Amino acid sequence: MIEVKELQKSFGSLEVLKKVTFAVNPGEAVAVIGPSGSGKSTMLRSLVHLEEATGGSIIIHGKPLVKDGKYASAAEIREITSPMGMVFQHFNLFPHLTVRGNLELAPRTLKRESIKDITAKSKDLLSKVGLTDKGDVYPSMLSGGQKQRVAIARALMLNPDILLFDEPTSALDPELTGEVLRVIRQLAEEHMTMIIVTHEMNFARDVADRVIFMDNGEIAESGTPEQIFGSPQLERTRMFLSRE
Ligand SMILES: Nc1ncnc2c1ncn2[C@@H]1O[C@H](COP(=O)(O)OP(=O)(O)OP(=O)(O)O)[C@@H](O)[C@H]1O
Repeated sequence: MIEVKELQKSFGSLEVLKKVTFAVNPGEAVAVIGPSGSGKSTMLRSLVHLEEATGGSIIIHGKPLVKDGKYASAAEIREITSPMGMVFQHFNLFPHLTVRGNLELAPRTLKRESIKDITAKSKDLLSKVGLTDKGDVYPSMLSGGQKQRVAIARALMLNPDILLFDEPTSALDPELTGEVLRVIRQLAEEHMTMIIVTHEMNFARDVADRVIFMDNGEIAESGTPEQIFGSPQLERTRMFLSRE
């Protein structure tokens, strides 16, 4: 479903991704962990073309977004990235729109569904993330945890079959992370395909089918949570975890 081959990214002389290769299968929840600056966000952002790779390939549902460093056309990029939804650390909600307005903006603009269906779906998704009564309020009236749940509902409005999370709880006070992680856990139970960049080690251990440990622009280790968190052989991961 997602194949990343020898992905490279440099910012000037800084090599941030050094031939990163991995694949994500349908229904898998993959947690990406690793030290600050190891390239996790850059890798994730490359998948939806928020960063442009300097080499390698990204294939989504069999279609190359970039192949051996050569990008598809702008129209193809839009189509290839369209099955993916992204949730950001800082929510990125539109402050001038109500919660419902945030959810409905993209589907109303795309006009793929009727207004009636869009309205019904935003209601359903607000209920799914436990915010039934917040449709008419503005983001500034919400807590960080509520904002992030709105952001998740918004990402789901376009029926993505892959969800990407870039440190979804890093901007939250510790007491608000649980409500967001619960929603992501539920999506994992529903077998949504997800890549979750996170510093929440317990969450990665409990929810992910597979854990990728990035270090210094490379995939240093990758395996089941048991292998990554329980194996004494994985020296680099163990050193990282002991510092966390
Ligand atoms: N737009 C940019 N221009 C220059 N350097 C950048 C840019 N974006 C990221 N970097 C650098 O690339 C490296 C990897 O950053 P990235 O955000 O991918 O790491 P990360 O593993 O997600 O870190 P964190 O856990 O702190 O978010 C860092 O050294 C960062 O400073």
